[in-house]
Amino acid sequence: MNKVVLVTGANSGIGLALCERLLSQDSEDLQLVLACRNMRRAQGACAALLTSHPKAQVALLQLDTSSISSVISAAREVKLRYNRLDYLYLNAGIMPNPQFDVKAFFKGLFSSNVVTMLATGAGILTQKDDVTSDGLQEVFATNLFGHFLLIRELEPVLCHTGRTSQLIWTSSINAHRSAFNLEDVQHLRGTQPYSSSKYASDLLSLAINTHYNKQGLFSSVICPGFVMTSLTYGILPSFPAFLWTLLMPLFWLIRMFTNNFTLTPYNGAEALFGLFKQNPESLDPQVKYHSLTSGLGNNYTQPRKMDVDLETSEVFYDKLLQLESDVRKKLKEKQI
Ligand SMILES: NC(=O)C1=CN([C@@H]2O[C@H](COP(=O)(O)OP(=O)(O)OC[C@H]3O[C@@H](n4cnc5c(N)ncnc54)[C@H](OP(=O)(O)O)[C@@H]3O)[C@@H](O)[C@H]2O)C=CC1
Ligand SMILES: CC(C)CCC[C@@H](C)[C@H]1CC[C@H]2C3=C(CC[C@]12C)[C@@]1(C)CCC(=O)[C@@H](C)[C@@H]1CC3
Repeated sequence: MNKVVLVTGANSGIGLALCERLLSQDSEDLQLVLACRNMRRAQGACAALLTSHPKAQVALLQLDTSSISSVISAAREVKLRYNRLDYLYLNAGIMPNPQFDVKAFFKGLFSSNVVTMLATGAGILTQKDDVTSDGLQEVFATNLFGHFLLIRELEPVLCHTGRTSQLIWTSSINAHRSAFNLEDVQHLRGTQPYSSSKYASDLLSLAINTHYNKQGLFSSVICPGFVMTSLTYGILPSFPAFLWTLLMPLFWLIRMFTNNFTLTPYNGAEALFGLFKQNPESLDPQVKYHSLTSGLGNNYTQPRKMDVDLETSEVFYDKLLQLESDVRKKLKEKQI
């Protein structure tokens, strides 16, 4: 049986680079599913992958992780098409309306925190969130809750006795405990919904391991490092793409001090690709796997302990289950 691998947000950036790397390693024994919200972009990505790997089995799946109904119909489609799902990459993500604090950035450049600031983006970025048509905060819904619901819906194909399946979250080094509040898990009140959603994925991954390992389902989180993609270009919208390219020599220089500057989607996908080859039972649930690139341009993956604890992850998990039951109830009422 061919292994089935589903990647959310697979039409660009790190998700697409991961697909390319997976097919380069093994283009014939995999069934790759590109789960994307925009079918035109998904078809473009699929065509590009098939050009370099003509024998590959690549399928498309319409999925908008910010929409409850889209997640439910996408999961239904997966269960109809496949009787197993070996790898689920939870990669789709947004950082909408970013506000870059230029003053804090230049202040930080001349402080002892400069390396941390450049590696994590801490203290220089905030975002303005929106509300989805389901009434959820958009960043929370897209980056976290839609993925949570997808996992719950896909339980029948993810959980099997005698076989393991892996969930791999694209989290971030920008995930900070200080941005997350158990009393406000959707981050209605703060200005760092992105950081909060990524911290939430770290907590959720831990809780999933607690609840699902016995059923053969394992979860891990990775950080791709700082990668030049449409997400990062969006941080300085008035800064044309070619100026980012002109900054590359500066970024290569910074890489000498912080290996988090992976910069290309290929490098950023290192940890995602590395986990594909690992036995999930050997992975530490409290660790984040970081894609790193050395000053000489060599890629490697480094495990680093996360700032998470079991108690908080359990409380958060219960809150997600409650929210899941609320949204399902609302959906039923809408359908009647
Ligand atoms: N770039 C970086 O430096 C870092 C990125 N990350 C994370 O990596 C992941 C990939 O981002 P990256 O490759 O950089 O950025 P891209 O913008 O290139 O990729 C994001 C992908 O997510 C998709 N997506 C966004 N919203 C939704 C949605 N509602 N439903 C389905 N798909 C959606 C996008 O689709 P579409 O084309 O339709 O917009 C796109 O395919 C994200 O989770 C991001 O947070 C983490 C740390 C650093
Ligand atoms: C124009 C200036 C000369 C250079 C500006 C650089 C900043 C825009 C970047 C420096 C560190 C970057 C960074 C991120 C975004 C862009 C920077 C702030 C992230 C926050 C992107 C998303 C993530 O998840 C983090 C891991 C990134 C950390 C570094």
